[in-house]
Amino acid sequence: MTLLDIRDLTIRTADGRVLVDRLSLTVSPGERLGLIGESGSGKSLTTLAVLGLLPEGMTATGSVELAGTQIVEASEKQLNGVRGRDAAIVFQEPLTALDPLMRVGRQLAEPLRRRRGLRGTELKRAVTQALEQVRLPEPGRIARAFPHQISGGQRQRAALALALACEPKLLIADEPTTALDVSVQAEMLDLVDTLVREREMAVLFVSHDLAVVARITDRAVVMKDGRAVERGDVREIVRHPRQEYTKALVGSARRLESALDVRSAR
Ligand SMILES: Nc1ncnc2c1ncn2[C@@H]1O[C@H](COP(=O)(O)OP(=O)(O)OP(=O)(O)O)[C@@H](O)[C@H]1O
Repeated sequence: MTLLDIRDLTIRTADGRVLVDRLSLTVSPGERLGLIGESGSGKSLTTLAVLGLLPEGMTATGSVELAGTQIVEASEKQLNGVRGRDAAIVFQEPLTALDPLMRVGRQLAEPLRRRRGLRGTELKRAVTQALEQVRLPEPGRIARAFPHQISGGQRQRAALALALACEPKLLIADEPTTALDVSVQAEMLDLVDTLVREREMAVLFVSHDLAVVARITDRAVVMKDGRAVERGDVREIVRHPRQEYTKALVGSARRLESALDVRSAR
């Protein structure tokens, strides 16, 4: 069974410009797929289309089937049922998902209450656990804090906790480490890796950085100008890139060797 089945997805602006061009890809339950490409290649729009979150005025055609629901042309009601439960997204900038005016604990409580029906002390305990599972120290303090009162790395962990709160079948991570300091990036990647492994969750991991994708995923699709130009086993792509474009991505990949070392040591 396929969890995410994208077929011939085309995304256009209101004036008809094609930004994603007949893209097809699949993700099976528990599988990890990387989406690689330089800035502007259409990666983010593809992930937004999976949750029916395309910017106003843009249209998607083709088919995006997520856990049996057709997302293209789905109603807001259908989309609300899917978001969080079938797939959840972590963005590059955690404040895209976190409300800056609401305490972190309250934000986490909302999906736990709505989806898991938790109340009172049970709900409080679940919020603490959600913060602990993303290895946040002092979960009590973080729960009471507003997003601006914690560090960038802690905010991204809180956003990850929020995405995981409803135990989605698919975690979409769109450059989740790009905005973080290099030292914090590695910790964040390890955390995503561990958490999705423990939960046997599928991952669609988006990055312009092949080294990062190689560390997290098994298979990858390379995007250029809205199209898939290469795909396959991520290590094979790294070792034997076929297209000039992919060769350039491999050439610019940071920490490539160490990323592969980490994988082969597993
Ligand atoms: N709201 C929008 N209106 C018009 N064009 C847009 C909009 N959002 C994105 N685009 C254009 O769509 C194309 C694909 O953008 P997208 O954000 O998907 O790329 P990306 O590969 O994720 O790059 P990045 O890593 O920089 O986000 C780009 O040419 C971008 O300029």
